[in-house]
Amino acid sequence: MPSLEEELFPSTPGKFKIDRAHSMNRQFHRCFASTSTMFLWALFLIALTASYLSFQSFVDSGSKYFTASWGGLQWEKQVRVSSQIRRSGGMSVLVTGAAGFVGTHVSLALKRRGDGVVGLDNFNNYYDPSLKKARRALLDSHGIFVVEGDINDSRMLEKLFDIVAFTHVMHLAAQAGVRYAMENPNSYVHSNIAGLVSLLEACKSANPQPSVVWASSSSVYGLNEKVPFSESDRTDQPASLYAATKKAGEEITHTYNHIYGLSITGLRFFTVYGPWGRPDMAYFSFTRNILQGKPIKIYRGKNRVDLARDFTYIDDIVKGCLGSLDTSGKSTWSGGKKRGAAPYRIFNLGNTSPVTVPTLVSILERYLKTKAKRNLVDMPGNGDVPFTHANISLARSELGYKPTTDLQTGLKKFVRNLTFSCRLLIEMYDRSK
Ligand SMILES: O=C(O)[C@H]1O[C@H](OP(=O)(O)OP(=O)(O)OC[C@H]2O[C@@H](n3ccc(=O)[nH]c3=O)[C@H](O)[C@@H]2O)[C@H](O)[C@@H](O)[C@H]1O
Repeated sequence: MPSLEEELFPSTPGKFKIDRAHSMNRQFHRCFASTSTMFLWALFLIALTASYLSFQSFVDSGSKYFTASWGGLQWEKQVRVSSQIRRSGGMSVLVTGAAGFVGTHVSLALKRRGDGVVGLDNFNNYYDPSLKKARRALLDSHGIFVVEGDINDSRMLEKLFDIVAFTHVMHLAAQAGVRYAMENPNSYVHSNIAGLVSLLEACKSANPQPSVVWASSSSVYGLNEKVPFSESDRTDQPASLYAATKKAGEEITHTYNHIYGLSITGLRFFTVYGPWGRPDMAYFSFTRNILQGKPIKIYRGKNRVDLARDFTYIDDIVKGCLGSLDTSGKSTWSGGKKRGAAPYRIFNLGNTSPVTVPTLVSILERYLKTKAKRNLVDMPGNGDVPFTHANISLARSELGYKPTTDLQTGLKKFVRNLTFSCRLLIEMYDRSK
């Protein structure tokens, strides 16, 4: 007798015999088979419905997934207090990525001049979260509350906008790093695309709508050879997924500006460095290795040409960010309608004087009083570009942006700061590895 499985799924049509003796049997089997089939289908449908319902409830409770560390009266009070404006004509700013390198500096600068600041950060582990927690402690000591949450958590964002009528959003939360995109591409889509859309949705629905200033990147110039890079240059040849997500961000923000009248300013940062910086960046990881007597890899371009970057000091970037917030203009949506065009701007924030990577290493050697163990290797095909160089005339005329710190001075400040806080942070970073 064929098994039920064989009856239901005969391997060949020839397996069915047409003799009468088996015909009743077969009818029974058919009937049983069809009942079984129905039963199996019913089971399948029940399972499908159950999975759909549980998926729906997962989606609905999407924010519950993130809720562990937000909500409650005490939390709301901290948000309110932190957002209070203490100067006339001041602004109330939601800073995403506040425990990040640029986010920390911008938050401090805003608070210092009397603006209200609420930070938001998901404290992910792209690099040692203890560095982010140390930055949060610094912000906390200046009266800045940092909400622990993800920009993809739309309920949390909605709640924040319910509590505070933010005038501005400084959006710095992102998955940074050019080369890491080959290791973890989805993290770029999660933060730089999905997270950006989630944030813009919250901004567009907020009443009043805030003005948005956000971090794009010099990497959008990709493989361009014309220097210096100007905002009007083509940006359709990204060399990394990181760059592609930042470029996508520029297009996405444009649609929110066009449809909903959100005031948008995108800032193309050029290799920002300085105290409290990111340990994954070359100047920081080189410093760590030099101090530990470990070799450093210095990438070289085609024909052994040195790579060069328009390294930009953090204090200059902060001035550019504040200048952008101050000049951002208003969003125009009210009463369910866009009331006229809102500003849509893009600026380069660079230093206008590229320096080669070997020169960066020489400067570090001088300040660290230690020779680096240089290991020159060909640039791996991992998304890097050979050089960057910003034309900043637009930012100069529109924002009053005028970088004043050259790489020598900036690295001196970075190294000096090491003796205070970063040495400790480097140790923490090493311990976590
Ligand atoms: O402007 C940006 O939009 C980006 O700036 C930054 O990217 P990059 O300019 O690539 O900075 P960074 O990693 O410090 O490498 C500097 C140089 O050292 C070379 N480099 C790097 C590592 C190494 O081991 N060896 C080496 O030679 C390397 O080839 C490069 O030539 C931000 O990280 C990024 O998030 C984004 O904001």
